[in-house]
Amino acid sequence: MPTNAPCDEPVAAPEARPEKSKPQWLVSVRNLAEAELAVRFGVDILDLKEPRRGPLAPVSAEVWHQVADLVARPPSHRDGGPQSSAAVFSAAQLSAAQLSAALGESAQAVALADRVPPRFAFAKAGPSGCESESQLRGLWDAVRERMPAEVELVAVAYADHRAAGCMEAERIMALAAQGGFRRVLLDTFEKNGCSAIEVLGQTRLSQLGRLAHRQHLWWSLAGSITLGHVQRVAELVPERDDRPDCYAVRGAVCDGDRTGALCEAKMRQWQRTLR
Ligand SMILES: O=C[C@H](O)COP(=O)(O)O
Repeated sequence: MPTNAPCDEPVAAPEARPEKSKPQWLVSVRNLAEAELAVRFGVDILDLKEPRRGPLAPVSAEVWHQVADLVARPPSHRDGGPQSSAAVFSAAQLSAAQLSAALGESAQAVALADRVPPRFAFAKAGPSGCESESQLRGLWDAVRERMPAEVELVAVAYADHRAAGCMEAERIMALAAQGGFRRVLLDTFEKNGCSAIEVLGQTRLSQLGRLAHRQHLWWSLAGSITLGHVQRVAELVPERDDRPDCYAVRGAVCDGDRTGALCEAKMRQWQRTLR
């Protein structure tokens, strides 16, 4: 496991900011039925991803369009009404949910970028294989060039960066800030049950939160995050301003591991904590 590393990148001078508001909740879903279920529980961000194929594996463009259509035009506004028994939600819940597309890693992300529907708020490209700053900048530029202007690219950093063959999270975060990013996702490349918090350790997690805060980056914590982690956040990241702006989950809200189906009972527990 990596040892705690110092934050040696230059950071902008801290400025007074309003107190951090309630964290957002992102849930990764693989199809329209799961998207409908997640909306019913009031998630802030619907992240389209195929969990069986890796940390950021894309679903088909067809599913992207189905979910974009769901959010743009609620089932009650379409012929035939809701498509499933899970589709009992308000137009307000739908319009509040932002869409995010996982584009896969490096070259795959570049190849898919121009297919992301403009209705999506965010897209993420995995940095695996980008071992230098110029390689990562090249990836980001290539994806941004091809993606619809409406879609914001979110930088991704992996806690287990060696497994992904990419730079460590601190460098990616600093580079993202320099590159004009507004958002960073901290995740694990390997999905073996070891959380990003275990990989990084509490000290480094807090340092990353501090780095994000000072760079005015919204940051989302993912990587086998559990409800217990969220409930202990004050202990894990003592400074309120350095805590995650969003918790991003898949495995913790599924039956079995992250490849299983979304579990309503677990979604309800998370909803009670985060909503
Ligand atoms: O973007 C978030 C990930 O899908 C989180 O997945 P995980 O909770 O199974 O690590």
